[in-house]
Amino acid sequence: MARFGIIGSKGRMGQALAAAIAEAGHTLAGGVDAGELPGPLALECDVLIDFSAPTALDANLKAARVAGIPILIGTTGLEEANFASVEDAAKAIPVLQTGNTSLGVTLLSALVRQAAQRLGDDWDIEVLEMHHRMKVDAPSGTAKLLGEAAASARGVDLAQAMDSGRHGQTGARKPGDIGFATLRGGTVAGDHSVIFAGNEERLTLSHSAENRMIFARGAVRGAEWLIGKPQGRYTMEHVLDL
Ligand SMILES: NC(=O)C1=CN([C@@H]2O[C@H](COP(=O)(O)OP(=O)(O)OC[C@H]3O[C@@H](n4cnc5c(N)ncnc54)[C@H](OP(=O)(O)O)[C@@H]3O)[C@@H](O)[C@H]2O)C=CC1
Ligand SMILES: O=C(O)C1=N[C@H](C(=O)O)C[C@H](O)C1
Repeated sequence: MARFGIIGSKGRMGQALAAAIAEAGHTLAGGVDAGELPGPLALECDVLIDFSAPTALDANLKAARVAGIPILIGTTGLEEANFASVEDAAKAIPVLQTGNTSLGVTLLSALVRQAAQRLGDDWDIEVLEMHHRMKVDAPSGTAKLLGEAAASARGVDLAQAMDSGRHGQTGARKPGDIGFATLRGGTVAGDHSVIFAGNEERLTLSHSAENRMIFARGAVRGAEWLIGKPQGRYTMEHVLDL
C-alpha cells in the first residue's frame, strides 16, 4: 500500500484517479489544483501523479525532486522545453511520462512500430484521433506518441515528417510524411487509429477508450511500478515489459 498525491485532482482524470487509487487499496494523501503548491503534498506521498496542464510541469517536477519521490506525468500538450525539464528531472528521480497510460494504447504503439518497420516506405502513414469537446490540445498526446513510434521505426524525425495542418491547395502528399487529423466532439474518451495506406490495400490499427478508468488504472499501475526504481526516464512500455 502506498500514499498517492494527485496534481489536477478535481479534473476529469483527477476524479477517475481517486477512484482507481481506492480500488487498488492505496491511500490518497491529497491533491492540488490550479493556484495550489504541490511541494507540501509531495512531502506526504510515496508518488505523485500529474494530470493537469503543461504550465504546472516545472513546479510539479521540482516538488517531486525536493521530496525525493517518483512522479508520473500524464499531462499532454507538452512542448520541447517541457521535455527538456522531464529529462533534467529524470537525472535525479524516476519520471514516467506518457501521452497515454492505458494498456491497450501501450500495446498499440508496439504494434504500430512493428507495422512501420515491416511495411515499406511506400505505405503512407496517417494518424486519426477523436476526443470530447472539452479537450484543449491537438493533436492528442497519444496521436503524437503513435506518430513517434512509426517515425522512430522508420528512422525519421517526427518533427520533420509531421503534417498536421492540411487545408486548401495542399498539393500532393509528400512522400514520407506522417499525417495527423483531429476530430473533437461530444464525450468521446479517446479514439485513435493509425492507417497504413498502401497501393490497393490499407491496414488500420485502432484503439477506443470507453471511459477514463482505463487511463486511471494504467496510471496507478505505472505509479506502483515507479516506486523504488532508480532515477531515470520511463514509459508505459517499461511497466508492461514490452
Ligand atoms: N496520459 C493519459 O493517459 C491521459 C492524459 N490526459 C491529459 O491529462 C490532462 C488533464 O485532463 P483532464 O482531467 O481531462 O482535464 P481537466 O481540465 O478536467 O482537469 C485539469 C485539472 O488540472 C488542474 N490544473 C490546471 N492547471 C494547474 C496547475 N497549474 N497546477 C495544478 N493543477 C492545475 C485543473 O484545476 P482547475 O480546475 O482549478 O483549473 C483541473 O483540476 C490533459 O493534459 C489531458 O490531455 C487525459 C487523459 C488520459
Ligand atoms: O484529454 C483527454 O481526454 C485525453 N488525453 C490524452 C491524449 O491527449 O492523448 C489521452 C486520452 O486519449 C484522453
